[in-house]
Amino acid sequence: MKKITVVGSISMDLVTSTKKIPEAGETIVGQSFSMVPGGKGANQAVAISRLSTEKTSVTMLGAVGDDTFGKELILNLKNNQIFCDNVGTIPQITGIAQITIYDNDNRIIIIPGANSAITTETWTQEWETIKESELVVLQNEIPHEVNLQIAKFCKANTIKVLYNPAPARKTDTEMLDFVDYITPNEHEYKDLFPDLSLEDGLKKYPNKLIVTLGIKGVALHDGTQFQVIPAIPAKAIDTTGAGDTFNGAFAVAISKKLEIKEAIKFAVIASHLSVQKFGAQGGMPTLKEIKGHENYEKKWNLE
Ligand SMILES: Nc1ncnc2c1ncn2[C@@H]1O[C@H](COP(=O)(O)OP(=O)(O)OP(=O)(O)O)[C@@H](O)[C@H]1O
Ligand SMILES: [K+]
Repeated sequence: MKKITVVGSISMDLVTSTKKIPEAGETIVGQSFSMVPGGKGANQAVAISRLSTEKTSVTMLGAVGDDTFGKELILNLKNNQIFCDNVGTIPQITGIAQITIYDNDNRIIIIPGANSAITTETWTQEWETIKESELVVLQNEIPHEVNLQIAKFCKANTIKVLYNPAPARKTDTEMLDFVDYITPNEHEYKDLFPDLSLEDGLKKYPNKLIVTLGIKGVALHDGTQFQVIPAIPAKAIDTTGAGDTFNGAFAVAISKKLEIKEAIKFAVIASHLSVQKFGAQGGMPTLKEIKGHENYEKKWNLE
């Protein structure tokens, strides 16, 4: 069976909320603390799995550290029906994101740990997995060299690549020739193409560059014209994971052979549903939930 493979980060989000930010040398008592599985790679794999009809049709490649977070995160992937036998455990710490919620805003410190130690040097089965994939999904929380190698391999083997250049890196443009879809948000777009207006950049990469604009929707050039596919307004509770949900849903729709604009519309419904629930993975909808939405189109036939 053809599958989607996600190669990317697997991290634990350590979320603290506080009414005060301590000064240097000060200790304060905060409001609450929780640990939630995260990492853009793992998040997108979960988004894909929730929308898949077959079990373990998504494979995760990446690495965790030899610690308790690593074990928990692998368990979380398995609980989400993600095939993760080839996720490596390496003598490192597992990646973490320390998130402080203060005054309705996030302050985030990321320690990439094992995510930044991923190397393809030891890969054998991993290349086979990629070779058997229909679509490979990449983000920017693992080393650029790894992404580039994978993208080149996929190009040589005519495997489609969806590349979500988040967070932005200076080297991102090196990926452009080797990927089929690239999905920056507005800010990442500006980092990618500082000298090009949105319309000009999209025109240069028709049906390939897809820019998510938050509540304003999603922009692309379809070869004929510039278009914005509107977002669906929602009573947003927590927009964390909107982008990951968008990418995961888009990947599923593309792998089911939906035309690009239809795939975007499907992903817009998914991300609209995701912002109405807490957490990145916590808010990711199932296929059933999307099918229950009034904007779902029967012709999509995503079974
Ligand atoms: N408040 C919202 N209401 C409805 N839909 C939203 C909202 N925010 C985001 N979306 C949907 O999610 C898509 C992706 O959002 P956005 O462009 O903010 O990505 P992002 O910056 O990668 O997200 P994040 O980093 O928060 O996960 C948007 O194109 C839109 O369709
Ligand atoms: K959410």
